[in-house]
Amino acid sequence: MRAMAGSERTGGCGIGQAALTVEEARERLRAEVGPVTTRERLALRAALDRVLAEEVRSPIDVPSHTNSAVDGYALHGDDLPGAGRISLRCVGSARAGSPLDRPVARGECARIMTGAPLPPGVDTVVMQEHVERAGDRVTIGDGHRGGENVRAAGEDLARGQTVLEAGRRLQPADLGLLASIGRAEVGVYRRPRVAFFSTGDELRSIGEPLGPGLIYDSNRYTLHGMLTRLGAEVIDLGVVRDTREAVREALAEAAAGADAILTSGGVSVGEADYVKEALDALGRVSFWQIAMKPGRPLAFGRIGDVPFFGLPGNPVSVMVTFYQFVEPALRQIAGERGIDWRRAGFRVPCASRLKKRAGRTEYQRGVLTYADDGTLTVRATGHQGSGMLRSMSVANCFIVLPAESGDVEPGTPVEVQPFHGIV
Ligand SMILES: Nc1nc2c(c(=O)[nH]1)N[C@H]1C(S)=C(S)[C@@H](COP(=O)(O)OP(=O)(O)OC[C@H]3O[C@@H](n4cnc5c(N)ncnc54)[C@H](O)[C@@H]3O)O[C@H]1N2
Ligand code: MOO
Repeated sequence: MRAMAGSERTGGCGIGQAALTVEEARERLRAEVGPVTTRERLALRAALDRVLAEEVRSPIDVPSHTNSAVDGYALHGDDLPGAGRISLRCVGSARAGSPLDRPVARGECARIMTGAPLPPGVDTVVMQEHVERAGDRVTIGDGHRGGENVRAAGEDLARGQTVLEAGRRLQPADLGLLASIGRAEVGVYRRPRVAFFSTGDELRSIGEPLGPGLIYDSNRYTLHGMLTRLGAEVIDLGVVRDTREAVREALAEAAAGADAILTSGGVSVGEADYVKEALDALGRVSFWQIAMKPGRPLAFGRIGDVPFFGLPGNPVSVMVTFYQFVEPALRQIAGERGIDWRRAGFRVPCASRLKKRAGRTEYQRGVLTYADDGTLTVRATGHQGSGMLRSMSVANCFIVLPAESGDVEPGTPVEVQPFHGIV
């Protein structure tokens, strides 16, 4: 089940028409794709990387009790000496899981361990490294502050507070957060099913002999990797021969069982292009030119209500168009909200001289490293041809050069989008 956002505005520029800017293409996609609506309930561990389909509120305070942040002595803040020292009588001990069941009066203190509930009356904990103990007497000097080293009940999550919003892709910390409120299961959206195939008579699958002019279908594996990382259920339709029947059959099969369809190749102006013909027959599809490099041609539309993305065949173009457009769109289809369509990056000085013609956004492949002086810099991976898949393998970031930019001189700050985050 899928809800379609926006109207049937798949219109755009065909080949020969003005190119869309990256921002325009992004906006169109954002308006066009809607989320899957089918939900399922999963045990917490199984929900990692899945998209939450419900708002989760906390039924309890976390922590459930005011407790100590350190091992030390719990006391009244008013007993702390402004100057000099004070001696308090230690009247008992509180551990995490076994609270002290008697109040602590002025002039008294209690031994307390990290995580133990604060005994009634006291409001301050002094670290044990800062006291002297002799028998039941504890001596404390000055320099302490009333209320120090105390964690308030509910300071992480208050009862009734929203813990996680619907549309959140669950990260390890989120699983822990849900566990901290005692949630065993959560409602998530079904994983989106994404069908894809490669087109091109020059393509051979691994294991087949390579005749003259033939190449192995590498996009199939790159796409498999990118889709799997994204948590999609991958429907791999392999290499589809460039015949009218084969392409129609593959598209119809894909549309019947998928939430999105991806193809690679056959979106430029070449011959033997049955993809376009089949798409026209089965659905509504626009061929876009985007003012970007690599990845200028991109087809987008729908077959029935299933969004279709026709990626250019060049292996680097597949990856760039996937990460800049398809991945955020698939996140939206998966039910995620608050998607970083723009892919926030940061600016660092570029160590290489970059060739760039003004007029389109370029996504060059870069390597972010620390220079000898400890500053972060980026250099280009070298030859930037869109058939050079190795450039993606060697790189750890995109260098994003805006449409208006010309050549980049060494030392100039450029925007980078790192390939990997920490969490
Ligand atoms: N006259 C023009 N020619 C081209 C233009 C143009 O605007 N005018 N654009 C160029 C750009 S940019 C790109 S990108 C490609 C896109 O063309 P297609 O999407 O039609 O892709 P193909 O021609 O089928 O293939 C391009 C290239 O990639 C190789 N390829 C294709 N599929 C795979 C695969 N699954 N695994 C590995 N390699 C693959 C294919 O052999 C070609 O070398 O068009 C330019 N031309
Ligand atoms: O746009 Mo093509 O994708 O540059 O290689």
